[in-house]
Amino acid sequence: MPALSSSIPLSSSFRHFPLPATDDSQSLFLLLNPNLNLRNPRSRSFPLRTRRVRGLTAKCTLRPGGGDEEGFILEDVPHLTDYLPDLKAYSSPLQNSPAYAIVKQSFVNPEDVVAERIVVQKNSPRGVHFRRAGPREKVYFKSDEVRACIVTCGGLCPGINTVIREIVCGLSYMYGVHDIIGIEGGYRGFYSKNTIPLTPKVVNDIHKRGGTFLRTSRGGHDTNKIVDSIQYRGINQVYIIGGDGTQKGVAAISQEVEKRGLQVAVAGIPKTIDNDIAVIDKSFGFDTAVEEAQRAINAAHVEVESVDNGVGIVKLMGRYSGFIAMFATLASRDVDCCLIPESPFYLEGSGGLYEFVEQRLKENGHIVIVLAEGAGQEYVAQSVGTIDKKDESGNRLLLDVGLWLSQKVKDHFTREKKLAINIKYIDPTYMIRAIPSNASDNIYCTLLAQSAVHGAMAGYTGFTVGPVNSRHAYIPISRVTKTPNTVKVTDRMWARLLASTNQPSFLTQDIQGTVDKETMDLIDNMRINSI
Ligand SMILES: Nc1ncnc2c1ncn2[C@@H]1O[C@H](COP(=O)(O)OP(=O)(O)O)[C@@H](O)[C@H]1O
Ligand SMILES: O=P(O)(O)OC[C@H]1O[C@](O)(COP(=O)(O)O)[C@@H](O)[C@@H]1O
Ligand SMILES: [Mg+2]
Repeated sequence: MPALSSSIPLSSSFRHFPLPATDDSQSLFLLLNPNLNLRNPRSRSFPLRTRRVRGLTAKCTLRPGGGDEEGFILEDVPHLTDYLPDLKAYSSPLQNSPAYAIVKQSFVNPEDVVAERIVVQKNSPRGVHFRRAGPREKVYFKSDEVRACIVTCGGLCPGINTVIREIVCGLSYMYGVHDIIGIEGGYRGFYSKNTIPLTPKVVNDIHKRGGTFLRTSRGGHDTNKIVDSIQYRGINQVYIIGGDGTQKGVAAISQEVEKRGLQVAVAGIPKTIDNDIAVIDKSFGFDTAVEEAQRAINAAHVEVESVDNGVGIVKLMGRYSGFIAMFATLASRDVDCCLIPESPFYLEGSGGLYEFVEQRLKENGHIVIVLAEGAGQEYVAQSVGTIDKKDESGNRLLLDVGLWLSQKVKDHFTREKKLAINIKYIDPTYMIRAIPSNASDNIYCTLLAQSAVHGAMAGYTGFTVGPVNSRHAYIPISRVTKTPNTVKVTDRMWARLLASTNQPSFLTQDIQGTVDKETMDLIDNMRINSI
């Protein structure tokens, strides 16, 4: 490990350096000091440069050489040596692992990075990259000195048990780590519950079950108490499986760990049924949930096509992001209309939902509507009174838009149109997440778990692991928690859905104020172009 040759203190919390403002509007990058020769302890070849990212300063590295390498940014994750510079490195036990015996290149080249954007143009700057996940030649823990713990937080998702299983098996079989404990019941389990010893034998079958073997909870994140417990129990690797809220907790824990100068690697594994975590390609369990949603959609379709004027309404999960509804619709072909939080809809008048339902009933005798639970919340609040209730984690509790819509459609057609309709409302919300993961999610979970283990053993900390353009990477937590991933109604995927269902786009009524300005401008443009 080369000594850091800078007098600038390295903060591991994404190593944000306060920078003077630059007046070089051509360049995003600020060179701290060209002669500084401040070297990254892991890459050993990237001189550090920084750039401003939307008002924040993020530590990035810019490759030397200029020319066609100009514009290369590495958004790096913290490492234990950032605040424990004398930490000893060891040869990775993977060197002797039978599993890796015939692999051509067992270890990830320390200079390997993963590009955030792969669709570029000839003159685009090379852009943002993340450190590629995988085994490193040097590790910063002796196997017999590791005491790892695993905790699961937030809502359920298919595949959590597979991730738990593979962290245990990965630590054990790849690195010879045998002291692994489970923290029960989410973050609060750190300070309120006993731990569970985890061995490959204990977790052997758990991937076949839904839910989480370790149980979960919302709320209860008390950073100091959690880190006290980590210290008290002698834990030095922490694997935390959870969504956006959980990942914010990962950042808080790793910052406190650093403050206390502890040699504890803290790894986040992103979990969300809603697929609302930014940067990563897709969250695990999402495919399984979309597949399971097909069963509810099929049921709705079978029901409504067997009766006169059948209206099937299926409510799927998706608090702020309509990915499950969108993908379930695209997969099904039985869905006539998909409603998501990101695309405001309206009921009455030309281009509205009632008109569309009437038209499909006339054409086909039935209609299937899929809606995400977070869609149309403002309407439900208007009719049943605004609620501002939150769960223990601070997430807004939703009103039942499915029941509300069923009632509205029924009232409209029976009272106003004098048309007897047959509503079948199906609410499979928990059914799509309380199941074991399918084969492809199982594979994905295995990769996530093993990448997290390699990262922690290699001394990285305060990171989230996940696929970026199909390659697993170590991603700074702030990047995945800053803005949730939502369906962009201005992207082509939503257009593909509209083209597939031929449903109204609901762009004809004034929806100003309900979508962000950038989207509004695009919608205005579309309106102008379509006149
Ligand atoms: N900003 C935050 N800082 C620290 N912990 C948080 C934060 N937001 C949520 N948490 C904790 O993360 C855990 C899970 O959060 P939650 O929002 O319920 O689920 P998810 O992580 O799946 O989004 C809870 O224990 C909660 O207290
Ligand atoms: O009833 P619970 O457990 O709070 O879960 C309901 C919510 O959890 C979600 O599945 C998302 O949970 P996470 O944020 O934990 O991934 C939402 O779709 C849903 O609104
Ligand atoms: Mg969440």
